[in-house]
Amino acid sequence: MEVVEALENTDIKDRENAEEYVNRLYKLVQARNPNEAEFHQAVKEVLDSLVPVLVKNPVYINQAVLDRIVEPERMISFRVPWVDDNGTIQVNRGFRVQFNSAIGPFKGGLRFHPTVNASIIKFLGFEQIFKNSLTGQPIGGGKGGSDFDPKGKSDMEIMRFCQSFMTELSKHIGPDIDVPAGDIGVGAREIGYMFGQYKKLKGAFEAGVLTGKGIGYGGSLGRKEATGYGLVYFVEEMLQSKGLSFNGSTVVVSGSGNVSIYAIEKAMQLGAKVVACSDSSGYIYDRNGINLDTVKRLKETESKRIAEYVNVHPEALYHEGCTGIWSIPCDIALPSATQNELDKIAAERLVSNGVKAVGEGANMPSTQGAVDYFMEHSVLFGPAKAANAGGVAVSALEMAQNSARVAWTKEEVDSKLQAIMKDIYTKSMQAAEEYGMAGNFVAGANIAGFKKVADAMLEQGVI
Ligand SMILES: NC(=O)C1=CN([C@@H]2O[C@H](COP(=O)(O)OP(=O)(O)OC[C@H]3O[C@@H](n4cnc5c(N)ncnc54)[C@H](O)[C@@H]3O)[C@@H](O)[C@H]2O)C=CC1
Ligand SMILES: O=C(O)CCC(=O)C(=O)O
Repeated sequence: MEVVEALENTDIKDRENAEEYVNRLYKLVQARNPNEAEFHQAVKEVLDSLVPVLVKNPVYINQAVLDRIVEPERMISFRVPWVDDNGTIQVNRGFRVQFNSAIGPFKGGLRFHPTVNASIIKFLGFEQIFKNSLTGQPIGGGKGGSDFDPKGKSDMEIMRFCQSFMTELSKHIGPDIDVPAGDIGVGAREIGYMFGQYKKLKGAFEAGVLTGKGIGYGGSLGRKEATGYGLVYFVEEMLQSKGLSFNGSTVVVSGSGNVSIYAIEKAMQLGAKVVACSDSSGYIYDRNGINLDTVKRLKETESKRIAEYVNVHPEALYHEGCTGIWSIPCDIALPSATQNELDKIAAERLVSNGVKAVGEGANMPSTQGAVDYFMEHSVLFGPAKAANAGGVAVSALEMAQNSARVAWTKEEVDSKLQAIMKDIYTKSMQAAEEYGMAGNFVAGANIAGFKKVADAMLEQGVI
């Protein structure tokens, strides 16, 4: 009997077993998390790319590593009551998912946006596990946020909301437990209000409890720029492997928030012409290259719509709607706004216009159909987990500076960021090659990110 089993134990059989296991697990995730389409999408991509790893390492199946990794260690949801400027009581819902702490305290941003729900928070938290692992820094995966809409709120309303949000969240976080940061709708202002409230509640200055802080009270130089700069560093690595470069190329960047602005800045510094960016209402197209100072003033200082850009630069065009931006001819596309903003139709347009590289600044901005289409057409494709990991990587550097009570220069932080992005590129490339998928950075990033976490979980026993 043992001999027969051994004979049957061919590669094909192992692959079938692994595929069957992954399919069964995916169905379980769907059943356990009904109506959470974004979470299902993120899990499916990771599970599918791990099949060859499971074939080579059945211990991950035997020890139920994946069964454990798709289930958050903890997920909290809580009431956030606050009083608006008219004296009316408003109630929002807050979330924090503490997904995996195998390699360090939970780490990941907070998103304030009306679309936030359990599915969005879980997809983001799940991806954060692998992204954070790829950075090489000692950080686990987490994410949080609220369905609060900051748009149109006064500064005092934002402050009262942040204070109420932190009043509950403070019970669950700490420098060695869980370290939140910013994401959509959460920047230095919101982090400041939350840090102030945490400090008041704890009666202690625990600098490492949040990252993305103001420079004057424990923030790191270079954190604001890190996600966008890191994205460009990663894409430049991909381009150089094919003898290409940002220099002299035409670039389209969606969004005009934190990630987009600093991706545009670095792309321009490397000699690219960035011709378009957007917000949730529409996009601008400036064929001679957009003026970043105007975008920064409109978005960072005045919180205005991107549509106003054409009032300052009448030669530029403004179009309503978000998807049209992908019809603009470009060499490099950097989707940096939100999830599923770039679908297969958009991918077809980009490819027919000759796009050479796509780097995901946002989390999961490309639908699976779009990703498959880029791969089939040999477009260099940098997935979010690898390409936008520079932000959380510098957050980990902020934690390191806070622990050591030191402050590095902007140049020191930037050179560490460049080294980290190069390392992520190399790790992802090598993992893809090792498992027979050379050039597939989606699989490579998932595999390299997974293995470090999975091995730590094995070493720590069934917890
Ligand atoms: N801030 C960070 O360090 C990191 C952010 N990310 C991801 O990058 C993306 C952008 O985040 P941030 O720049 O921090 O947020 P942000 O709040 O600074 O900016 C978001 C931008 O996207 C625009 N936007 C929202 N929905 C849109 C749509 N449907 N079409 C076009 N534009 C739209 C908004 O108008 C805004 O300009 C998110 O997916 C976030 O999860 C990823 C890694 C780190
Ligand atoms: O810096 C952080 O911890 C947050 C980064 C983040 O949320 C992300 O990588 O998506």
